[in-house]
Amino acid sequence: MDRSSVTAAPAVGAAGRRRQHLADAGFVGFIALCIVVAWYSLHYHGQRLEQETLAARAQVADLDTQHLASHLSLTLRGVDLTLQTLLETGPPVDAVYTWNGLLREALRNSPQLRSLSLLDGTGTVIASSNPANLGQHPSLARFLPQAAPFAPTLRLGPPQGGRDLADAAPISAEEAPPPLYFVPLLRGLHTPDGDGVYLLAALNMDFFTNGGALPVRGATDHLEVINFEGQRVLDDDAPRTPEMRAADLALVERWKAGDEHGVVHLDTADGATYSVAYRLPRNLPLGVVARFNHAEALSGARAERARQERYLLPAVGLSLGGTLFGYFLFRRAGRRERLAREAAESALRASEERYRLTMGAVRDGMWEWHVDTGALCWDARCFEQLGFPPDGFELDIERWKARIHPEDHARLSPMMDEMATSPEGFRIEFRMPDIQGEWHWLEARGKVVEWRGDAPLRVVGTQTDIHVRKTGEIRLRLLEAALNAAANAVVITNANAVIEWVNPAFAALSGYNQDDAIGRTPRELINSGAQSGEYYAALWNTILAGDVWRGELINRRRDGQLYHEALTITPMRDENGTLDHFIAVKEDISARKAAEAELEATHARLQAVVDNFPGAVLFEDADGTITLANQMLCSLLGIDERASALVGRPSVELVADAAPNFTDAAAFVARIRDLRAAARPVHGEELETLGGRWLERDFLPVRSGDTLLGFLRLYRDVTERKHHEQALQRLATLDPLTGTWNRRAFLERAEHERLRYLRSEHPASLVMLDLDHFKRVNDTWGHAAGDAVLCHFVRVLQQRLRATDLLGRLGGEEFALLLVDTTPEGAAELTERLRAAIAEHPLPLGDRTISITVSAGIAPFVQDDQNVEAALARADAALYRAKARGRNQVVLADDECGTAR
Ligand SMILES: Nc1nc2c(ncn2[C@@H]2O[C@H](COP(=O)(O)OP(=O)(O)OP(=O)(O)O)[C@@H](O)[C@H]2O)c(=O)[nH]1
Repeated sequence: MDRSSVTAAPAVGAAGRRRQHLADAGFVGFIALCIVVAWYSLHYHGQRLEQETLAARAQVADLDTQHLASHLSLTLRGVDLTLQTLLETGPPVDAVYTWNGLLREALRNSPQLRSLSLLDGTGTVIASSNPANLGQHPSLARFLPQAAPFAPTLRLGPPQGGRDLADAAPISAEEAPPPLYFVPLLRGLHTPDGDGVYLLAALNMDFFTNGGALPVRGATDHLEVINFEGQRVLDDDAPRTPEMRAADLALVERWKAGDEHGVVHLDTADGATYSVAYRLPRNLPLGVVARFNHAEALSGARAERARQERYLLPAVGLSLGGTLFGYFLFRRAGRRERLAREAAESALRASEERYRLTMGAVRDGMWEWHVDTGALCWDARCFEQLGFPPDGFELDIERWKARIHPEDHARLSPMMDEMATSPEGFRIEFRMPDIQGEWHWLEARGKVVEWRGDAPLRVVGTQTDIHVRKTGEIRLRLLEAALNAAANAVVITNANAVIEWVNPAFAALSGYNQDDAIGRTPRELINSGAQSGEYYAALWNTILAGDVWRGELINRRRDGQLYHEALTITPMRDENGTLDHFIAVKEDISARKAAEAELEATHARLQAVVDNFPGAVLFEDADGTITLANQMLCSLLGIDERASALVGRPSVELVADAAPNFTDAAAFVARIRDLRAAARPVHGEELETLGGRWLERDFLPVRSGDTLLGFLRLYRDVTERKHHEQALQRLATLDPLTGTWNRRAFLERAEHERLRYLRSEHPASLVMLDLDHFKRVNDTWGHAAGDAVLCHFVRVLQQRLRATDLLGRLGGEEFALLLVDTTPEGAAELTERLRAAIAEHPLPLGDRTISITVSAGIAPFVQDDQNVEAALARADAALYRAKARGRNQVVLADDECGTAR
């Protein structure tokens, strides 16, 4: 645990207080915000109320204008109808008395009119409902709409002060109508006898103000009627300021532009604001304007708003203030409790820190498990043991279980039982994947520190990294199992050679089991004395120097039997480098030693056989190394070495050394190479040495099953047999007197040449030679001289023949000559030279000479001959001719008919 974590507790307390102050400030801010929101919502609500009040009032004003406009329209239409009816149905113009009565009668039905007057074409009142109007000449100017005189259209004149036409006085557009005023209405009619007449009605505006046509208005709420000049023709004592006059004129402009109704605002110089609703019908010469003062219209709403602000805001403030007060009371109580808890926690943390410091020293992690919620908390060390950073993965009790190796799950249930029952807590070893996904051994120790009834509520504990120990234990168990199962004996001794451990194989080898062996030395148990003291001294020198010793020993079993062992002793050092143990591995090699001895004996026996073999013996293994040879081999192959020196050398060296002693050294080397490659047995091959000796060789591959072990070569000296065979050969084929081929050998070779002739068609000729009168030689000089003549004859011939020519003695003094590759003419020429040579070379015999001649018959080979005897018969026929012609001459047989030439 590092130092920073020791000072963490005060830091945590200060942080908590900071958080508390922040919470306080947040709460006060919230209360303030509530007040602001309350005030703002009140304000907003008031504003909305005013807006809605104004909107409602504007709507009412608009309805008022609509109502009054409609009323005006109906009224004027009624007046127009009255005037039209009077004009169109009234009596003639000059019936003024009738008119006066008629007009009075009509007036009675028209309460909205003051008077009805009939005007003549000059505009003078000639009849009227009011006699006072008679003779009056009212102004007909400024009547709207403008129209031609006597136009049958209702036209509206400017308001006139006074009660009727008799006291009418014009009113300027800027001034307000006097208390008594009227508005003249005029309708004309063209008369057939004159220009026309007018009916003029004085519209009583009081009818509208006093007759209920105008709705009841407030003090600042006005309704007025204007004409097309912007002059008020009806008002309800509304104030008349220049701004209002201008506003009326502006409305006339809207009227002219076709804007029939709407609402506009008007700000006056005294700071008042008005909403002006207007209705300006196109088909009416009068427009209606309703105007109300905002301040007056809003007086009720503002009074309500002031009342709300007066009562509601303080109420809200009071309740929020109470809440704030309550909060701080609660806070104060909570703070006391928190301080007490912090003190307790601080003490606990200090205790835990001490524990953590202790745990940190042993690199253990700490954990805490809330059994009721399943929450499981590891500290950073727990994660670090698996290679993870702090909080390296999400953890609760279920995730913890899910991470555990399946084979370790079996230990979880007992752990839970142990946890609940054992006051000492519990302990569990388990595997969990580290950050690389490799299983890592951990040990958890825990104890319940908080209970709910009998049920554990909170468990805390430590986590220890036991991976190295655990894997070491496992490895040790494996190694021990391996050593126990090993075929070789293993002995572990301390530095003083006292046995500490042996495996079962040692018991099998020596007869001493572990109980017998431990505590004793190998020397006490198995020393046979077969090795010298120097041998053991060298062994000890090696291993005490820290080196591995390997060697073989003869030791003694428990039952007294000797055995051979191959021993390897490995010195072991502790962490300080001090030799503390020796590990001896022993292999029983008794069987191998016995086999080696047997092999050696077998080899000795084999070598004895080979040495006494009446021929040469050479064995080379499959890779060409000589493994066996006898002295006869060296003498037959002409090698000046001891046979034992050849063993282990490559056989190719021996072949190279021996090859120059044979007639064909290259063939000798090549043949050995071919025989090795073919790896087949070959018997009785004959070899001739330069010394004239003959050897016979057997070449034998040696196999074991399908495996080639090597090659055995046997050489025998067959010189005598060879010479004997050659002598027999000569006897069988040569004439013993002259050394030429005898008849059988000659005919065989002649037949061979004939067949070659048939294949190649190279010319060849057969010549028959017979000495002339040889009987006389015998008779004269004796048989021995006859033999000498025969030999002399052969010598003379052989001196003149080619090596390829074949000379044979067919019998007596009869010889045959085969001339290969020779045309008949060439044969005749050569035979003639031979004949002459015989004749010219008599045989010297003492001081005399014996002259001889020879006759010859030549027969060239022809395709038709069935055999060589056929050719021989033709040559014999030609010889007969030569004899017949007087001897000492040559006759060539005719190809066609066999006749001689
Ligand atoms: N010395 C000796 N004489 C032999 C040998 N073989 C045969 N003769 C003799 O050769 C003689 C051959 O005589 P003939 O066959 O009558 O012929 P020729 O006397 O040579 O007379 P032509 O052949 O007719 O010229 C015989 O007297 C044989 O005895 C031999 O090996 N040695």
